[in-house]
Amino acid sequence: MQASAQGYALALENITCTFASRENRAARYTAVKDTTLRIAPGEFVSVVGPTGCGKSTLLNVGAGLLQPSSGAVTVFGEKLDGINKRAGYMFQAEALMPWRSALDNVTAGLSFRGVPKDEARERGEEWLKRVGLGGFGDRYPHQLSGGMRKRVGMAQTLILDPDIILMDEPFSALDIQTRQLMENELLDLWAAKRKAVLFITHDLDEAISMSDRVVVLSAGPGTHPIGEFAIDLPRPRDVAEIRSHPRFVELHAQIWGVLREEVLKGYQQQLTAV
Ligand SMILES: Nc1ncnc2c1ncn2[C@@H]1O[C@H](COP(=O)(O)OP(=O)(O)OP(=O)(O)O)[C@@H](O)[C@H]1O
Repeated sequence: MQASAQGYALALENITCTFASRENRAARYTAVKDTTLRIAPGEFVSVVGPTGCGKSTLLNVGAGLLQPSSGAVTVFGEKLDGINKRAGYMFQAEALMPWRSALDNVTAGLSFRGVPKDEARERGEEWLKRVGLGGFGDRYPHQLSGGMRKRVGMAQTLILDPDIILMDEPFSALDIQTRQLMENELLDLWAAKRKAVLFITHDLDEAISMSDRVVVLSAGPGTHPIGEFAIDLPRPRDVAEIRSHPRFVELHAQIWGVLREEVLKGYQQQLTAV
């Protein structure tokens, strides 16, 4: 392991991911190339980049769900081998089990870990309250709104108290108001526990308003970081209000200056791939 990876909650070191090309199975496609991404304990880092550039690929590598073609992953200084057990995930698609009530969804991970039923129930109810769903524990996912289901998903992830939280566009399916409420809730929960967060998003406003640091990825193939920005905005933040802060506007212009061309490249690639 590289000494430089020490002291980080999650360190992706010189990661390259090559896949069999979807168009021509004999050809190879290098989605991510020589990418290093490190997240300190308690740090909130967002990764932005054009569509299809390799954001989810990197997150999957950090989760231990995808083995990189080369490079190494360390978790609190230890080489990751298999699934990242110190991480909790929240993906764009919902991971709720439709046949389980909200409470049973929230406590699923605890039950899986052998936590006694009564204790799991008590902790589950506490978490439902924390995400504003006290009293909704017996509802099934189809009886909840999209925003409520996301809250259940967030409680389901956070109840396990992971040291690292990996989020892949968790709120992108929500309307803007619900989305901002959820972003603020996530920030409150994060501020209380200060876990390391790797947050993947398309949305630069979302990235800036929530993060300590924003990493910009290039368009593929061979995606790699092309810019990194410390977000020196005051906390606590309200994600809607912070957008009118002069420093937010400044940071947005700076980052967009780097991201814009890559987004155009990514868009062109999508058009030619159709
Ligand atoms: N298992 C796989 N096999 C072949 N190609 C893959 C595989 N997984 C990802 N890719 C390709 O790697 C590239 C990066 O994909 P990835 O899903 O990581 O991008 P992304 O930035 O998360 O995309 P989006 O912004 O659309 O969510 C894409 O071109 C994708 O088609």
